[in-house]
Amino acid sequence: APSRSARPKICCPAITPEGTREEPTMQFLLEVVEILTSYIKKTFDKSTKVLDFHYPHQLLEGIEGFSLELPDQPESLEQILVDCRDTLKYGVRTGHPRFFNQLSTGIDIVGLAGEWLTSTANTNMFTYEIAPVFVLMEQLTLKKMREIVGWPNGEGDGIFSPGGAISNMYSVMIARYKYFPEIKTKGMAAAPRLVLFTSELSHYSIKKASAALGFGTDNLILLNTDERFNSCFILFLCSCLQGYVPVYVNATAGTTVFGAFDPINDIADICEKYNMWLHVDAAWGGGLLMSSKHRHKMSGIHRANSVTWNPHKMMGVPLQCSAILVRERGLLQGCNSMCAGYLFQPDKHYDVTYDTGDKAIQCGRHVDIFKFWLMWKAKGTVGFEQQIDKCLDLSAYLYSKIKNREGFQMVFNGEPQHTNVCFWYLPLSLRHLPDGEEKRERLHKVAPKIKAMMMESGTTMVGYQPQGDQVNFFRMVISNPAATRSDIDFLVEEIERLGQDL
Ligand SMILES: Cc1ncc(COP(=O)(O)O)c(C=O)c1O
Ligand SMILES: NCCCC(=O)O
Repeated sequence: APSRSARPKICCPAITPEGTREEPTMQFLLEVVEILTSYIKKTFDKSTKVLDFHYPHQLLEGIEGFSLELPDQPESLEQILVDCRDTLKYGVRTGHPRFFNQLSTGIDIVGLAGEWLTSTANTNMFTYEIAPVFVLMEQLTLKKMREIVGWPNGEGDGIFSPGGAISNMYSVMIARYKYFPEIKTKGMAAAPRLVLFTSELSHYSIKKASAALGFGTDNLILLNTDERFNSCFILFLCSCLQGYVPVYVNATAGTTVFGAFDPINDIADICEKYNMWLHVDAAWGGGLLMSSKHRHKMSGIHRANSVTWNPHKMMGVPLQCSAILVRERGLLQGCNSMCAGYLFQPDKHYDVTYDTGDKAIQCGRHVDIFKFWLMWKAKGTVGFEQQIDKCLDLSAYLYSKIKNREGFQMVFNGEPQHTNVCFWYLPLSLRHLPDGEEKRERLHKVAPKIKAMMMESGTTMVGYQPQGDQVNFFRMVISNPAATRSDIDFLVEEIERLGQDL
């Protein structure tokens, strides 16, 4: 028998059909659960850092033996457990109450359990026959979401997609199919020059869709926004676009940077008058539909032909979870169906309309519904409302705290429409400079420097960006129900601490 050292290390023993062949398998899983539960506890412990930042070359070289290289021989279970610990150690705690860097933050424990179960079930959404429960959960949840949008009895269609960008792309695809179905078989040459509209501050995925779907970004008209960054259709551009055919308008409900809401009713009036498809990108704002206090910001959304809504943002569902809701049934299927015989046999023994795969642009489709459905069961509709109202209250607290604070300057005036609070921080050295190019250039460098120090210290994280002619400013967004006023206070004081000597 080969010497012990020559024998391949026992990697994770497979689970055999008759059950667990090796006790170590279950012990291994229990140890992984211990690693994950320990991580969760630390994430909610504010004395824990948000991140332990290292540069790419450091991680690639391997830190304290943590190698990212792929071995030819199997590693031991013990090493696999070490790799699990290190992977979390050198990552970013996006569930930390002081992680404000993205729109998706937090760890919802029930949602997490739902994701664990989803991976354990490891099935596919394309047919009812291998995902009967999940397919029905998706159908009922989409109907509930359509009811909340305001479509009578939740009528319509929809699907969960791999993110808001894909949900937005779906909207452009089905709008095109609605008006020019022959494009599916004959291509864009079968249609006149089609024109799309969106606001200059809408998410870049609308532009991406116009490129990917063959419209060309030149045929996506970016509309100006008013002082509150709401896109307003001052003059209806279509009448002056000779020879073009306007087919689609995107209205954004909660823009990514400013959290602004477009005037949906005004836009719907124009779409109805000129027979154009109205899509509402509520990827970020959709969660506010759950709130009786805030849903008015999307007044008119029921007039949309399609809506993107990302539960993985304001509702705190683990990534990914995005829905495209469509008012007219049949368009998704008509636009995407290819009737693949090995999946969508018409002679199955059950109602094949429960097979969702052929209306998707995907084939294999991850089960994104269960974690959301489970969270809804755990919270109730009222629980989501309370969670979202709490985040909006926190952003109002932040706005009131800094709007007149020495060294802070708001990017736009007035209460934030969403949880986005955008501001500049001016170190002492800049506060008395006259407005002009020098001040702009120096201010533009402040946020990146503070952010870098934040990441080096690991104490908190918040995003920054320029926008139009506005130099780099911080964008604070709140979507983590674990965040509190003390975390908001910490962030403000940390920015002052790190930036005071710049
Ligand atoms: C308004 C808006 N639409 C679409 C998206 C894209 O969503 P996802 O990241 O899920 O693709 C975002 C992401 O921030 C967004 O803010
Ligand atoms: N659409 C990706 C998420 C953007 C953000 O978190 O800022």
